[in-house]
Amino acid sequence: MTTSSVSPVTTELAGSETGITFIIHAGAGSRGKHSTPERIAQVELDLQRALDAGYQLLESGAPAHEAVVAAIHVMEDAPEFNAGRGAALTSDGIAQMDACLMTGDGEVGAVTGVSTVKNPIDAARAVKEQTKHVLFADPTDAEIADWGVATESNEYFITEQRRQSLAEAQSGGDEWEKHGTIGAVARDAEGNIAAGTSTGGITNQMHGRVGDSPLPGCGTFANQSTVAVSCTGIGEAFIKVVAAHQVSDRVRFSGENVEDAATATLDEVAAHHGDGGMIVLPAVGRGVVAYNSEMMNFGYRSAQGGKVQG
Ligand SMILES: NC(=O)C[C@H](N)C(=O)O
Repeated sequence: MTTSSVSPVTTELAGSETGITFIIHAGAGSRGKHSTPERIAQVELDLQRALDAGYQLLESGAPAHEAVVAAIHVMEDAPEFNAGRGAALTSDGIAQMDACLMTGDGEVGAVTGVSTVKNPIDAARAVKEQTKHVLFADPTDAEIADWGVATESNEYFITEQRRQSLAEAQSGGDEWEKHGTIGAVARDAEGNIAAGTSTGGITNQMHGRVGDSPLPGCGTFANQSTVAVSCTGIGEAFIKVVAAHQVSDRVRFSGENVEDAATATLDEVAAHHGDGGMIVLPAVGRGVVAYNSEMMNFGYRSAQGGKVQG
């Protein structure tokens, strides 16, 4: 697996330390030969739609996790991103998707290896809210029906672009779309925080491989006394350093500010040959976007304004 990790770029986002704040990402990686101005413009449009969907909910007083779910929905439905429709394909050519939703009170739900749930974040939410469990691997049709989430055939998720990406990866080319995972972190009017992540994993991953995204503490984490985090990148490295939880622990026990905590954690990810990025939002304080890859797709908004970057 090739990586192009560079020194982390860590940016504290404009905004105030309290009040509603919303940050989303749609993956980090390298632009690669398939990146065109049209595709970048489409990514920015989709990011803006997702940002608006979540932020409007926060403005109307909705809890943080609802904004997270709403934005992830928009991005799962957008074929440009590696989640829901447009998910990266496994080595046997199917979409096997993961998602996780966690609130600052420690409640969390996740799914891995789902292949028919239209919006995997809905299944993660159902696990969190409707079961006494945390993580389901490849849930049965009956379980999915019970959760009341919409389904599609696996064909629905597979786009021509991802087929081409898989073919290129299998013929020894660069795994050019290994990234593109999506996620969101939110702080609502009550000051509660939440995080969510959804992904198709990595192009050409082995059947059954699980990345960091659905694992609480690895790709997704929220703790009301510290931060909400959603990661993207080479999942194996993020799992090895328990990346999202590590950011939380650094803030909590090492007294590091959020920027330093994110940077130091990405340095550890790089030491395990991983690249990628993360969005981090503290319960009190400004949000941060950090990545050690060439670029990262993200957007943020607070009462002070915001922006998207594709
Ligand atoms: N695209 C990604 O960010 C991949 C995800 N982190 C995984 O390893 O499954």
